[in-house]
Amino acid sequence: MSDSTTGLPFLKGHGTQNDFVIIPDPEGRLDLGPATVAALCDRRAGIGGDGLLRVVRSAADPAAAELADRAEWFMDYRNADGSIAEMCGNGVRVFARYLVEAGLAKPGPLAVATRAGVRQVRIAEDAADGTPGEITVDMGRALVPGPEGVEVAVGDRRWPALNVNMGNPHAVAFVASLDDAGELAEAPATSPEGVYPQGVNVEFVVDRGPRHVAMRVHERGSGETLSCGTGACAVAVAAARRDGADPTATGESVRYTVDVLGGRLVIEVFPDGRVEKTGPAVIVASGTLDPSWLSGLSG
Ligand SMILES: N[C@@H](CCC[C@H](N)C(=O)O)C(=O)O
Repeated sequence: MSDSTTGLPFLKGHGTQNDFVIIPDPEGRLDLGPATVAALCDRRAGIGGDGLLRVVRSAADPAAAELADRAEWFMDYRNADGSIAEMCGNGVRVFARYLVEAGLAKPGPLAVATRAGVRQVRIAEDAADGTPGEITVDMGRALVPGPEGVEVAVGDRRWPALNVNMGNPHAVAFVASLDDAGELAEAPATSPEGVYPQGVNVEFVVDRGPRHVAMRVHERGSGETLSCGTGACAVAVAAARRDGADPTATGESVRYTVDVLGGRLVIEVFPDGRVEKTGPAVIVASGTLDPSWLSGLSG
């Protein structure tokens, strides 16, 4: 990476305990390769995180330059293994929280560029007691591209699943118990072969009550995490279809509470297929990376 002789500032944040290393790079001077990202996200030898958010002006990054007239800031998201993903629903709230705390944005509406396009974010004011306001994100339109007959499997157990795309790919399976998926030490298998050529995030879902579900997730590139924002949206879309409440068919929007292992998200699905997600985002620490450690990293 380019900045190996001076300490590099970083922050740590989470959204429903989906946690991220945040690297401010407003002018786009850093070249974070996969090995460097993986080292930063390593929970023992690095800072630790499910992923990394590089905060860069859209105009300063070729991946987002064409969005610069619609969104000043680009969320350059990477998974813990260093791979690139199109979108991170919890990450975009944490990204917005960072911008506000750094004085780079104000509470209220904010447009954020991502690899899945521009996402409109609303940051609520903090409460009088200082509790940070929740953050709502327009996650764009959910796609349910098929095919029929998708299945996910863990060991010798298999479940039918719905293929939902929230900018990134998901397979949503309803199960009898969240324990059914076992330890989720490895990525669940999916079929038919080739349905997810770029890999997939897999959600296991149980009912908690009317329009209320709970989920576990195995994330592509990060393993099991305590929350996945795009995953919670995919789950709400799948639950609405299963419940005969698909807003694209009924014309009525529907709201689901989705419990994740690290907290709670509220998801609203609209008749045009758009999905909004509301939840918390917290910055927990900031510091400087040791220059000698940084310069020892390759790639
Ligand atoms: N945790 C994220 C999703 C991050 C990307 C995912 N692992 C992928 O590879 O698609 C979220 O909150 O949405």
